[in-house]
Amino acid sequence: MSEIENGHGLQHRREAITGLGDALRLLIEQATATEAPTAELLRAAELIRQAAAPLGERVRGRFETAAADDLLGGVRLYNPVTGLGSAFAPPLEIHREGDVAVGTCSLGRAFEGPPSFAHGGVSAMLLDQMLGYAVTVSGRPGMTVQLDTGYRQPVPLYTPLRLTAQVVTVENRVVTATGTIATVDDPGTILVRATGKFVALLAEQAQRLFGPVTGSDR
Ligand SMILES: CCCCCCCCCCCCCCCC(=O)SCCNC(=O)CCNC(=O)[C@H](O)C(C)(C)COP(=O)(O)OP(=O)(O)OC[C@H]1O[C@@H](n2cnc3c(N)ncnc32)[C@H](O)[C@@H]1OP(=O)(O)O
Repeated sequence: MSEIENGHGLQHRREAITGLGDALRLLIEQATATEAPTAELLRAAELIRQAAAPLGERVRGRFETAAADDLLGGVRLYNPVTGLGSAFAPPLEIHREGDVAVGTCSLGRAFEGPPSFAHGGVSAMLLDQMLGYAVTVSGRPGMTVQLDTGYRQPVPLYTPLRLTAQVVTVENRVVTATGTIATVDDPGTILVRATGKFVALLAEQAQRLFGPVTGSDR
């Protein structure tokens, strides 16, 4: 019987995963921004290795989903963009405002490309997630087959950002969505725009790609 089934509770585990994610994000931010003495860096590396060791004693395999996740319910705690348990995620928070998906986040040092601005690949990653969310909640989930990004102005670090996405066309299995990144303070000035195409999987494609994860290949 798993720990969750044992009564420790799914909610409690999700809160613990979020707490660990918060701590890891703080660690990454401090470790990226630090100018502490070299001896302090060496000491921190040792402490972090010690903290990581017990986490590695029980891990899931490549095709196993996390016990605290709910794939069909859209709960992915380690998603690298939105996952509250992910050390890497900003994390981006997304909600719906009518037909438009609206996201908010702020990017720290770890996402830096040009000095003091976000890496272009990070903007593309955020927009892929935004468009994928809009496509999913429109009722036609699919995988990204194309993502075009236009960078108009650099995206500032340490600044609350406002992202949007919406579905624009549906042609057979191909859904096209567009999205933007702006700052919360100046939502009318678009810094980055993206257009993405998403393809709904055929049953055979879903089975081939995700059978080992869903267990439908057993
Ligand atoms: C319930 C609560 C929910 C809560 C809320 C949850 C939110 C949850 C958000 C998740 C958000 C995730 C956002 C990240 C999403 C990724 O990042 S997905 C990962 C990146 N993408 C991939 O790895 C996909 C790789 N590609 C593939 O595996 C294959 O291309 C696919 C997708 C299986 C499709 O197979 P295919 O043989 O290429 O395509 P095929 O089936 O022959 O063609 C289908 C159609 O697509 C078209 N097409 C294919 N490729 C292209 C292309 N590059 N350009 C244009 N058209 C194309 C074909 O022309 C064809 O069109 P029609 O003839 O039907 O009009």
